[in-house]
Amino acid sequence: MTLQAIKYQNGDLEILDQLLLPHNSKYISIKSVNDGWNAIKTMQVRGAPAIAIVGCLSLCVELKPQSFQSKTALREEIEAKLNYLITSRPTAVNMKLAAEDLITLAIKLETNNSININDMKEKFISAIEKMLEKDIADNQAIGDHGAKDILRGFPEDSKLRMLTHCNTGSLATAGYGTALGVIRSLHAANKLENVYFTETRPYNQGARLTAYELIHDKIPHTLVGDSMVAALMNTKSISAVVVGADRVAINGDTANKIGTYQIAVTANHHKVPFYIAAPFTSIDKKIPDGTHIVIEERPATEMTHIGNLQLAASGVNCWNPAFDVTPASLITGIITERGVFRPEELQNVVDS
Ligand SMILES: CSC[C@H]1O[C@H](OP(=O)(O)O)[C@H](O)[C@@H]1O
Repeated sequence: MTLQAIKYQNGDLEILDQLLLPHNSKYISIKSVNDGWNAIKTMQVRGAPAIAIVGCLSLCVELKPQSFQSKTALREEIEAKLNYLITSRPTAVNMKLAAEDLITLAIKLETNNSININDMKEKFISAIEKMLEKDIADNQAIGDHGAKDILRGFPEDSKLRMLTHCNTGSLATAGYGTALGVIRSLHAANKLENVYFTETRPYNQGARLTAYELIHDKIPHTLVGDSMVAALMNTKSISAVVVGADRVAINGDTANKIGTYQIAVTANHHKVPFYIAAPFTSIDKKIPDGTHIVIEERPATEMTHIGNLQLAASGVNCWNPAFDVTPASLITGIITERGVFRPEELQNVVDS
């Protein structure tokens, strides 16, 4: 049984509280859009695809028992709630793109005179519920495309030593994962010697979440400190790096967890292929390059403390950007559910 960050059944939504992992595995109920917004803001649920799915499903939970005076009233409520959910975290684009698509759908249903208000609500909720299965299918395609493309650079009988950063697995998506999906596909094909993964300070997505997933799936692994990446590449002959994405600009510049950029620079220095793994729901075709991506800054307490344990001296000044931008020039390939593309190919692929 694979790990499930999100449990949804006919209007009931629960999420695994990722702030408590790996020591406690506790599901919490999401009963409203406010609950969804708070769970995303506090990072009880995180990961670009999972943020969009939980945000949208929290709207399903809220809409299901409600009745509305008119289709216009229903569309207005949908629009207001989705625009509120977008404000929970600014860097990942998935929630924004899902909101745009769903508002377009709501307007289409509102103006379709052949369907009544109950049909409109049912069709709208069903469209959101389909996001779960689609994300899992996309991730399995990403995993297989990525494994195949990375292996092309190695002899037939190779087993790879991979490096990844942060958490991009079943705890960041509806299941299987993006970059960790590529690792899972390599492992399933018996082509993975080992995956090295970083702690990913300060939220420790690697040490807490990726470790939890790799141990659960019995995938060969080694945890390393964020500051060890250059020494690792210099001594362990890393085959390739694969990481996730929160927002990919149309030129291929990519925002991902803080620390990704310096891994890309180090990989470039050591001539290690560097891949981004992300579904098309993470590609923002409206922004030309990475300079337009808003980088979320998180509270200093997330650096100075681990849970309730204070690490840093009281009164210390902090800078805590949650993401950085890796320029397309450092990216070998962008692994998507439709295939693997060089950054410069993205514009044509997105438009096709
Ligand atoms: C497939 S998850 C993508 C992305 O989201 C994570 O950020 P966070 O844990 O702050 O939500 C990380 O950047 C992953 O690479």
